Amino acid sequence: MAEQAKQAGQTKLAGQAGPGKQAGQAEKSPRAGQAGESTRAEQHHGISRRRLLGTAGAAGAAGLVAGGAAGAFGAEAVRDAPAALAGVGSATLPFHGTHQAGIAEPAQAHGHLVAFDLAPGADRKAAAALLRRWSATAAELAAGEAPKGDDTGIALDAGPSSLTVTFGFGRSFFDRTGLTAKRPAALEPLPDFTADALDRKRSDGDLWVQIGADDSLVAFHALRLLQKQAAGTARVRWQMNGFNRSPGATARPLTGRNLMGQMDGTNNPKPSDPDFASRVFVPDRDGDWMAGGSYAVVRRIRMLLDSWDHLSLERQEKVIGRRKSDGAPLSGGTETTPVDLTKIEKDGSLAIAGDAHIRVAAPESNRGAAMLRRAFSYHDGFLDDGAPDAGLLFVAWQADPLKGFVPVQRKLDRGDGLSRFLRHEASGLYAVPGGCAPGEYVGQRLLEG
Ligand SMILES: C=CC1=C(C)c2cc3[nH]c(cc4nc(cc5[nH]c(cc1n2)c(C)c5CCC(=O)O)C(CCC(=O)O)=C4C)c(C)c3C=C
Ligand SMILES: [Fe+2]
Repeated sequence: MAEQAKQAGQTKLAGQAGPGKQAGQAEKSPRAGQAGESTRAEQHHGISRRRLLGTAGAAGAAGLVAGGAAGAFGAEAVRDAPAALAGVGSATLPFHGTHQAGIAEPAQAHGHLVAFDLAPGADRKAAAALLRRWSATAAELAAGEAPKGDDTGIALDAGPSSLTVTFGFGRSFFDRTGLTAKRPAALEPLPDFTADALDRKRSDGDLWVQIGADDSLVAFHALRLLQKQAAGTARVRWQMNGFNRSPGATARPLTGRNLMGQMDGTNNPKPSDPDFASRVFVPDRDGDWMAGGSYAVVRRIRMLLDSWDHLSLERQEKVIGRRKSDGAPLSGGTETTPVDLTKIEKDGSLAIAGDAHIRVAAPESNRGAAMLRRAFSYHDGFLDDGAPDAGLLFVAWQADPLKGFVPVQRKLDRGDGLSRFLRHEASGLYAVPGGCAPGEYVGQRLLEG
């Protein structure tokens, strides 16, 4: 009976989306509170988490009733019953706002990073039309609405699943569209680092899109629609696919782990920090078209996992400066205890080694330089020597890369114990404009200003 009720509930969920809508459209994201974006989501939808859970609970109860009804009256009765999605599918992060979505919210379980080059002859007007099409589609998908004319069916039955789509411009975009005079100084090419083994074909690009969702079909659907809409104007230059832990996979919300097994993201700037906005977002100065925007540094960093896995747990923890089990700093306390870089052990050694990753990367070691890291793991199979082609799609967000990624990576390049286990294989730097209001499109101030 329990199994029957579960199946009936699923049928009901599948049948819930009305015409022009995908399932579970209007609920707020359960992720939003984690990243301080709850106000954004709540203002937009005015729906509380309690309501979300209440709806899901009611759906469960309705499923039980419907299960009984299916036995008595057949499948039609089940299909017509009102339905609601479970939390993950129904979670919505609004596309419109001061900042683009996909920066301050926690990274989703599935991610696509994709760069496009403009087609020969595609000018500023064509680029503006593309950004207008893309923004409209991203807004519809993020709200759980099916874009007109989309007959792919890829994400039918699923809710928006915290979908975010974030758009950025590479340095080359400005020359190709006659906008060189508007190119921000912050888009100067990144310096060369000794750990770089960059594949130029998988680096840079005129346009960059980051897609994240907690459902893989929802994420792919967005990717496919944007790629189809680019036809004639822009071609995919490179694409990378990543993942994180699925929401609900752990007994309570925890910091995610990377493929080396470490908790990764603990000491990120938090949206509740007083200096979060000034570190991550470009200030509104003199009508700058980048106001409210951010700069994304994207690095495909392969992990030399075979070498890493040979290290003892103690050595691995020393390389990072934190305990693997719970992310606590080796200077003591729990995961969230502030790191004490000055602590000396009884034997006279530093509790956090001189070349420990968290010492070398810390703002205290880099004149306050900080960035928001929002990464996805990747695994693209195994290389000829049997080693995993796996690592981190590192995405760092900052108001100015010269006060974020660049000084920190310079320092890591010289003295980080972790760098022996990493290869930077691809790189990009993108100007990601602020968000837009309904009826507008991302980048409008640049393209029409
Ligand atoms: C240039 C910036 C950074 C790169 C590149 C980078 C790569 C990288 N990092 C890890 C794993 C961890 N990093 C951690 C902390 C941390 N990393 C950076 C910067 C870069 N990391 C910063 C600024 C910090 C925070 C330092 C601090 O203030 O304490 C941690 C510890 C947990 C955490 O705070 O997130 C881990 C683990 C990998 C595996 C990696 C490349 C693949
Ligand atoms: Fe790091």
